[in-house]
Amino acid sequence: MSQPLTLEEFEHQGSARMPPDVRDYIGGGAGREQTLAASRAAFDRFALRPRVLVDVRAPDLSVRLLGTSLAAPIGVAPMAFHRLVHPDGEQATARAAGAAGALFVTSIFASQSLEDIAAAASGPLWLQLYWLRRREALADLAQRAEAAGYRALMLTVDAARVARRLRDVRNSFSVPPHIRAVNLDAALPEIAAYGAAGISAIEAHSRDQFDAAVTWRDLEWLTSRTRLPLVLKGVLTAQDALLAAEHGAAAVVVSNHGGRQLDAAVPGLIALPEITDAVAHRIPVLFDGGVRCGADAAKALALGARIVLVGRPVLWGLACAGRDGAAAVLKLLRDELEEVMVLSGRPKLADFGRDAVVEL
Ligand SMILES: Cc1cc2nc3c(=O)[nH]c(=O)nc-3n(C[C@H](O)[C@H](O)[C@H](O)COP(=O)(O)O)c2cc1C
Ligand SMILES: CC(C)CC(=O)C(=O)O
Repeated sequence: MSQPLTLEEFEHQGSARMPPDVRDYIGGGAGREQTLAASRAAFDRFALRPRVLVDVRAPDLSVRLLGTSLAAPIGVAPMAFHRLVHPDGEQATARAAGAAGALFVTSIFASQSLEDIAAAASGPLWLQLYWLRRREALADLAQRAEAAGYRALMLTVDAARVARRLRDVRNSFSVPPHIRAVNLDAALPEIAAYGAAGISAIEAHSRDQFDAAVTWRDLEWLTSRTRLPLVLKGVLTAQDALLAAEHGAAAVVVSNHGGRQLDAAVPGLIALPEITDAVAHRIPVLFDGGVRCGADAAKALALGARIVLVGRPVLWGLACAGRDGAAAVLKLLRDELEEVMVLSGRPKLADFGRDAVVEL
């Protein structure tokens, strides 16, 4: 098979290696998948505005975020169970992120221990959490993360429970018993224990285990139990971004969870300007959802994102060739962004302001 030249080619090759139900779980979205499609389409609503006769010999992709230096404004979004697509799992992905100078965000549903992931990683790590009804487990995880060298916690706030994802319902999708959320072992029943015909075990598990009563007032409970900065993922309105800043969030991630939670929710790229207008002068704004090439990343940066996170493409690369495949995906995205910077006469990330894009 030829070396993929685009992230879409990685999708083609990586997805072909997955069992059909895993391919559906990873590729799919919530409900009628309107948000999944609209979030990709939103990138076509913007075009880049190139400047000319600029010295672009030394494009600089480096960025600082919450005290951490990254070689590129790219991170791996938190995703559950990397061992679904490759036995080397999160350790391989974390190594790939380090090689690319990208941030790696470990999911609370990682299939390897956060300590083992940290031991393998060569770059900065954050830990993502869902608010579990057994909230003491969150304080334990926060302490373990701190001890293992993680630099921030990312609380996902768009999932009072996991959405009804029709592909997973049709497949009666469950996580195979040999792949487990090892970091939660002692705290929660396995997702596999919820497996039954005609339902998604992940959805059923979340209805039982996620805390649907959590509000802004509860955030202090978590922040008082850790020294790590708290980042809120899944913000889609200026109002909530302001509330996040007021409640001490260190950053927000503009995200609709890759179209996997509220279907018909606004595409992240459309929500991004109102959010950066509201809070980017106070806290960094991150972005994820549908980034598939360097130009997509550049558009999100122009609309105010400090860095972009990528989800599914990293799993396509991991499925293709483990660490090397995930690293190739991140390098391709980084190299494409560098080319955009050179050819659009914007050699610094600071050159990507609103004037770098035009709405069509
Ligand atoms: C297979 C899969 C698992 C995911 N697991 C999590 C998770 O455990 N926690 C979380 O906050 N987001 C999770 N997400 C959402 C991603 O963090 C991210 O928001 C989304 O995938 C970004 O969109 P993209 O895949 O189009 O790049 C998951 C996404 C996928 C595809
Ligand atoms: C285990 C799930 C809750 C992970 C997730 O967030 C997702 O599949 O989108």
